[in-house]
Amino acid sequence: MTDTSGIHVTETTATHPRGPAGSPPLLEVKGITKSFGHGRRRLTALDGVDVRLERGETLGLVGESGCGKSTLARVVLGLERPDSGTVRFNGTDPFTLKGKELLAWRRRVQMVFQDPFASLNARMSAADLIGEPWRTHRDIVPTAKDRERRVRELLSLVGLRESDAHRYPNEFSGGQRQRIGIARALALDPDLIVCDEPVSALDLSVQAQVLNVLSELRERLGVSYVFISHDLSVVKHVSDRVTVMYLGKVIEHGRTEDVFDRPLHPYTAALMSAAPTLDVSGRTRDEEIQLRGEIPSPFDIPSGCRFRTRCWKSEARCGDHAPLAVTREGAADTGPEAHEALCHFPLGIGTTGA
Ligand SMILES: Nc1ncnc2c1ncn2[C@@H]1O[C@H](COP(=O)(O)OP(=O)(O)OP(=O)(O)O)[C@@H](O)[C@H]1O
Repeated sequence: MTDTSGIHVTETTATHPRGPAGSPPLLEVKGITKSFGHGRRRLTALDGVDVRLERGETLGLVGESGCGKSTLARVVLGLERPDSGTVRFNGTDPFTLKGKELLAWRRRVQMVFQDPFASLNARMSAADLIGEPWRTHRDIVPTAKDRERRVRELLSLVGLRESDAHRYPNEFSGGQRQRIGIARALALDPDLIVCDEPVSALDLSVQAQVLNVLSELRERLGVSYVFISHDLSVVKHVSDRVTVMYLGKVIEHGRTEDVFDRPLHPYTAALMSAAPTLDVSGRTRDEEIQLRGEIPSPFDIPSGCRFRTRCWKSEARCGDHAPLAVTREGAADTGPEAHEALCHFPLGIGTTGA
């Protein structure tokens, strides 16, 4: 598939290995709130965030800088404890785990970082970098022979050669380094990989190769992704579902085609119209929606609908109270197929009457 950005991404046809009927989603985040102190002031980075990810699927997470994407990722990875709300991974709350159970859970969730240069130690060979997580999780590959074999397998999985095992990061291109980052994330055989801007530091053609590696791994291994990116064309290609965040809140979520083809929230429509390579709902670039003003300070979140200060549809009621969730007509309002937005005046449907 090639889109107007020139990114060519291989389409795969395999079905995603959902769990048995009735089994819990791989990841279910409910009502997560997280605030941080800044001197005497506090800001709410996440405000009642719900996210759900089925096994073998990719969830795209989008929103402008500071909306809380990385904080949410850190909560999902167990690196940041939420103030309230629940995280369930395979039905279990990881924040209740201790000792061996906690260690076993940590294996299941891994991370691919934005900048492969920054996250790889330049003095370690590719084999050492890929195998580093085994120092903590020794039982996975107990012998040196197992480790060598597994490194070879992982290099092959990400499209590198066996001989690359003994090379150092400065001997690889940016795309190859990101492949090493992915192999390292795979070393513990995770169920979920959180990818935070994994291709934004790479050239366009290399981006496509790395995205193809991620997509092939999903089909071959059944791994799921939370995929954070500012680049909506990339998110559109890789995601089954999209969650749009604004100032710490999820303001729209749904299946990728629903959110991209028929955005409900004016903010989503504006984000998409500003993406240089996307043609959203027949709009051309000349019709780009210009958002008013800057994102408000997270210390001073507008009353009512937090997007109202920048929204061209806003009316008095938007400041009076927070909008309720609205569902596009004909779309499910619960479960994995739901398409919902938080808006008093959603696009394409009547007002909420709220
Ligand atoms: N450890 C921290 N201490 C204090 N404030 C924090 C901390 N981590 C995040 N924040 C604040 O929380 C808000 C959300 O930040 P976060 O990094 O999650 O946003 P983001 O959407 O990932 O942004 P970006 O796209 O720039 O990475 C921001 O206002 C940020 O300054």
